[in-house]
Amino acid sequence: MPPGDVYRKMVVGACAVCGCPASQRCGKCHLTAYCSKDHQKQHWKTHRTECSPYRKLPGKQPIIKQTKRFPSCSKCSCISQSAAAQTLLQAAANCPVVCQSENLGRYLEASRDILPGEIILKDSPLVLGPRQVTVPVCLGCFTPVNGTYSCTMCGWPLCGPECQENDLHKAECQFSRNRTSKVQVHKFMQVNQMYECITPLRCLWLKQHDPTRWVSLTQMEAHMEQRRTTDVHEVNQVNVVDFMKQYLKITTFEEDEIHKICGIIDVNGFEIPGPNIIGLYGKGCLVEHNCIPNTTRTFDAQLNLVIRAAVKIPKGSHISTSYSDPMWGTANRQLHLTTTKYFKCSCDRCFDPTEFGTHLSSLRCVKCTGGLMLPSPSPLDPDIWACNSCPATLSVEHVEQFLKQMGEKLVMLKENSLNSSEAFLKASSSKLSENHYYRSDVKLALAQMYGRGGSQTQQQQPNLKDLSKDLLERKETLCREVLALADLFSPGLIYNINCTTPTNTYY
Ligand SMILES: C[S@@+](CC[C@H](N)C(=O)[O-])C[C@H]1O[C@@H](n2cnc3c(N)ncnc32)[C@H](O)[C@@H]1O
Repeated sequence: MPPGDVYRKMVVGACAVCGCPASQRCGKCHLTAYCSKDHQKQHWKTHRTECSPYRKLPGKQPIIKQTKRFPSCSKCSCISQSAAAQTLLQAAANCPVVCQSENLGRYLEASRDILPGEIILKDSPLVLGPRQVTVPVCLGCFTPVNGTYSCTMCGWPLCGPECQENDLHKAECQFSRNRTSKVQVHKFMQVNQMYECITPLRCLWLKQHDPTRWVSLTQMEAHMEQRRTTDVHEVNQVNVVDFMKQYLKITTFEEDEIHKICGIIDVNGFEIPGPNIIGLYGKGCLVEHNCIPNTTRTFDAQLNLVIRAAVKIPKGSHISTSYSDPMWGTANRQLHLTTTKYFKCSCDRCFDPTEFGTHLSSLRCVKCTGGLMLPSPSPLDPDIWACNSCPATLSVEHVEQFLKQMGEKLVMLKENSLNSSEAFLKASSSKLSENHYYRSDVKLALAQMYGRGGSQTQQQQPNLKDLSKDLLERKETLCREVLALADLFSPGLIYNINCTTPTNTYY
């Protein structure tokens, strides 16, 4: 939780009757919101059925028949259809409270103690679209395409007639019909800038066709002012705004409106691993960032976002996820957050030069044995790097240059090369701390390579069952070292929920 933050709690929610901003809650469940007493009275007939389970919490749990159908939680719809009734009750009772502060904007707070593994929210996507930077993909199912089939209505490549009928493709299909000729895509199997307009178009589509979702979307943070002077704004101007106007002949939207949508996508979009999709989630977007998150997120087969408690979350704590890679060092995480999400993280980890004693970013001292060089006075704005056991110092520029060179060496490592990866670890051991993020990256790669089989530099590598005792022990050591860091920085388990096989879940 960021220090010095002044919590200005307010009820942020829509009235369950009219959808207007609500400032009162049901006195029994404290979850359903209302704009007035009249609307609360009016809603009681419906609400009494869903209110009673909460009323009995946290005291004795009501006995729930498995066959009873529970309405979904009116606050976050966090009910899993396949879970048993008891789980439904728990999920509904986990509803986080939406709060607001000057520093964080809107964020979620635990309304009661939440146990590891409990569902905090399950959210269906407002918009799904391809990532901004992508090779041409089917606009129905997101698999890469090669141009053998194009939509008969608009010309965008698809994988076949079935995907042409997919509702996901409707937005760009209709918007592209302003052209006198069909869209023509020529560049396949490489990044194609034409696709940068697709997800923004799918968002803008809601303005004309789904006002409720549009309101939800436009309430999201876009950081318009900070973006205005950035390179990304210039790129969006050319590849999205001008492309829509000049190529697709769309003149319905103001330039600023399109830029705002681009900002909303960048700041709030969840990258769904696997099919390379960006998803926007009305409730999921409210989860704030922390470099040691207390939740895990998964996407089910329908690409609903599922946020679960990774650790015990005490009542009143902020609910957090990581917008960055928790295995990166502080400087890299900060750079990523300031340039893509437009805020400086001030979590406990970011303030600690040792990153909780792991020394994930520390360098070996250039003067003494055993000393480690750390950013000083603070990792958030260092003036210098100083040794923790002798007076040696290094300038910030020197450290940046050195890390750049080490990063270049890392990139040059031959893919799948056990020998060159081990050689990097050996050579860097006198320069980087044992757990340095560069070394941890290589250790993770090595842990995966040992026992994977296949050929490397024309030599067949053993499978796990054929690994020698020495190499098996090496693999175990590497795994343990990486897992110790992962346990600290990305705690908890990844849950595979509501899915029969791991293959239909995207992490
Ligand atoms: C995905 S949005 C989260 C919801 C947003 N607070 C809102 O009101 O819509 C991400 C934005 O929230 C704010 N934010 C999230 N986590 C933060 C943190 N740890 N410190 C400061 N700001 C944060 C930043 O403005 C960030 O760009």
